[in-house]
Amino acid sequence: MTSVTSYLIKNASLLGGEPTDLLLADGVVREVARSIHFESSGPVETIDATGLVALPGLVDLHTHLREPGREDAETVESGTRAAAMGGFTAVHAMANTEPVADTAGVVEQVWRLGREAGYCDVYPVGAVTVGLRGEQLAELGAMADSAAGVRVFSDDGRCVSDAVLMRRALEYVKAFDGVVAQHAQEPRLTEGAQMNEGELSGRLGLAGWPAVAEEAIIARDVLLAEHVGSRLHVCHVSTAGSVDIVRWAKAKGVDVTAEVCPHHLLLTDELAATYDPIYKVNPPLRSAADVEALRAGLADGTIDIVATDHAPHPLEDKDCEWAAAAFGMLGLETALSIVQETMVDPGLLDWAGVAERMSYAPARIGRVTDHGRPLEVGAPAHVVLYDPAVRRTVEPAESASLSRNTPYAGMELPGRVVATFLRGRATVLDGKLA
Ligand SMILES: NC(=O)N[C@@H](CC(=O)O)C(=O)O
Repeated sequence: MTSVTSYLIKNASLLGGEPTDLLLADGVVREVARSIHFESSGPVETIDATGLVALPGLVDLHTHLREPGREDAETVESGTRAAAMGGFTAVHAMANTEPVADTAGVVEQVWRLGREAGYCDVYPVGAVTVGLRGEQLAELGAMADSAAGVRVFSDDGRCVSDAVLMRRALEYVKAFDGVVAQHAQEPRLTEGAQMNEGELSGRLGLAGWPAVAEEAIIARDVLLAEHVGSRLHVCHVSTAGSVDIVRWAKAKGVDVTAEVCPHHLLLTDELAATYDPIYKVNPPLRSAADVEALRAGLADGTIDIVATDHAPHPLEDKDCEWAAAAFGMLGLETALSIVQETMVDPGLLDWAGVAERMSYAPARIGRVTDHGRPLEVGAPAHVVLYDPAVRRTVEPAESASLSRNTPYAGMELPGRVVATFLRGRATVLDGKLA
């Protein structure tokens, strides 16, 4: 263990505001003031954070860590290293592992691996149905009662398309204040689908994935959630119509929350014209009009959070022809930069808004009480220091992930995570893993 027990952060711009000093000691935020003079008997490291934005540790509600089963793509350790490099202090690990995280045993294994790695707190997501097969409910109660304390349930990668099963899951999770996070994809409408359905998919000869395949499930599910009085979360919203449906449901008082992924805030379906499967993702990249609606929905709070859908894949699953390639792209290490580029720099969101959408709200939805707290005295010392003024070129080889499937390779993006603290311990320092 390192002997440094305390960090004195000088002149950080707290949530983008006035220069502030923060003292992190014994795992908590000990003091927050314009100027802190600290005399310590123990070791203290002073960090000059002039020009850096201080944010609460980011919380991802949607990460694929691939362990157990696909340790060639990612492990809990490598994925949480990537998370720390992206400013995250907590991630929710999706259930589509091998074996599927559909029992107390598997979720406890993932939770324990997260603790052992120590880069980031890992909250396992439990599968809704056994084996993600959509036939029978998994042991939701046993996963909730396990050491992992699961509160988020999802068959992500697959849609819970059976309306009766979805209704039962929504009813069941109420007992422990859980939430069903739906991967909204009508399976029959997307058989063989490869990219956003439109004029371009026709021209490229790639099977189309209509917006209605997402929107029909969201519309059905908000009605089901209202009917049974339960909490619904919608994963990776990608279309303008989905934003409209969530807005309508919220206005009606339905207890629904929604997420958008960084790549859907920046990239469009035009990239499919390259036939490079690096741009193949589920749900697919959509039109520029959809991107605009997603940004507006995130700005006005219709979409509650940004979630990465970090989906690592080994080279052989991506470096092939489009139709044979796996869906998914890396996201943890670039999320904050993409949000700066698409939301903060254009003036759609300030840093307090980023803290809400990437820390407070995801923690609330996942019922995580130890993360997503304002940087006030007594709060757990989960902190990110971010430099919004620099620009960097994304180099896949530099990723902490075991995989390389970033769609931003060679792109210049704003900002850089300089430091991440988990319970007052540096996981990243000077932009490098500590
Ligand atoms: N989002 C993705 O494109 N991929 C996800 C699962 C999924 O298909 O949603 C994955 O696990 O790779």
